[in-house]
Amino acid sequence: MVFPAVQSTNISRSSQGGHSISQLCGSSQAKDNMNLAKVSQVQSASKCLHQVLRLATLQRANLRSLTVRASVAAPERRQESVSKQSPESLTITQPDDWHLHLRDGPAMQSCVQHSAAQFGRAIIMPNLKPPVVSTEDAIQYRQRILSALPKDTPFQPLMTLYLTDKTTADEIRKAKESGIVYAVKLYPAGATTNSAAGVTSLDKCMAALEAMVEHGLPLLVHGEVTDPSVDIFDRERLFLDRVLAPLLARLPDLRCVVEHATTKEAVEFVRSQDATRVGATVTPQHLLLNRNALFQGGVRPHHFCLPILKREEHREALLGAVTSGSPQFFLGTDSAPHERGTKEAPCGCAGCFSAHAALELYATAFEEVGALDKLEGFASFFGPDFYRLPRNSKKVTLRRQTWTVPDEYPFATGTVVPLFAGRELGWSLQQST
Ligand SMILES: NC(=O)N[C@@H](CC(=O)O)C(=O)O
Repeated sequence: MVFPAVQSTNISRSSQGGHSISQLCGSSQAKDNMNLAKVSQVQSASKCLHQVLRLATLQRANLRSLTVRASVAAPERRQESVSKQSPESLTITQPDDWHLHLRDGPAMQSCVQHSAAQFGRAIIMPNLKPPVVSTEDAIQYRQRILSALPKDTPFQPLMTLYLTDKTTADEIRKAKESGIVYAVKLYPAGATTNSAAGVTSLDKCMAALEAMVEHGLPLLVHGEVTDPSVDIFDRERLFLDRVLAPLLARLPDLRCVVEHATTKEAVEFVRSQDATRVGATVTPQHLLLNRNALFQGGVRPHHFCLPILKREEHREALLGAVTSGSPQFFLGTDSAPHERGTKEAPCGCAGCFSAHAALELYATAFEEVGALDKLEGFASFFGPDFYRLPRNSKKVTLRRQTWTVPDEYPFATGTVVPLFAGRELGWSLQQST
């Protein structure tokens, strides 16, 4: 299996503006009408959404997708029903972030505290320049992360190795024995930010992959083909068929995470696999935004990430998956900060920074479909269960409190523009004292 390089994407300067989620996710009139018809059928049958939700507990599988569609098609009604049934605060077991880019040096020093304030642990992505290819690199990087935090901060970085054509079985053994490396990341060469040193052919990695099976280290997959002739919106779907399915068939005991799943095909693919073997992380941006958000009134470079935002039907499938209670879907922000000027540029970098408000953003998405009760499993239980680690014991509380996301945060010698910059969020994470 070979991964040819992807062409670069041009991104122009644009300003951030305030738009509601429903504006950014607008669906077609025909679809709205169809969905409104469904809503009215539901309402006449059960009189109010409260009754629908009670019914949904009995017939959850069938009614879940209907509830999601209703919420997208009728935002006003959604607001009304959500506020009736939503709590003022939500206390859950402390979550972890199973997909995080922390960068290095001054950039890392300016962003790591955002994640440490939200999460107990995080899987740290290895796509530095140069990448984290050896156990020794991972040990040193982990030390730099811990040194950037105030002493006794309980945040635990869980390190990963960057798979290359040259990764040896012996390096995998060392990684496992180190006790600080929890997974190995596959970047097809050229697929995304700092992936130039990634894998050009899985055939070259078989010894390392077999060693991962032997030592029980999962493979974390950036699942996009890199063939520049493939439409950017199809790259994840084709990767699953052409690369991941054959790999899983070739190595039946390899465990793997489809990172930042973005499509209904990815949801179906993950669901079709053994739940203890294949999981998926889902980002806040893919739950809250569809591809219209890339072009809302002009090009929006701060909504550009890879895999790219998809159509509304895919966002709905992701919302359905994360609120289904399935242990295969767990929290991974893919928070990927880039200095403002490198995104607002003729060829802007891919990556959304979400660590500043990760839980608040996820709570917003779950509340949109009346599924706040499903947040704790997704955010705090299913990730550690998949990685066979203990769940956290500490609790955190989200309060219903409106705040405005700052336009930017300090980042290295410049600034980073956070997801939802300048917009209001209705939930606020209480800092523990
Ligand atoms: N998600 C992104 O768009 N960018 C990530 C890399 C990645 O995970 O693809 C980054 O490191 O900037």
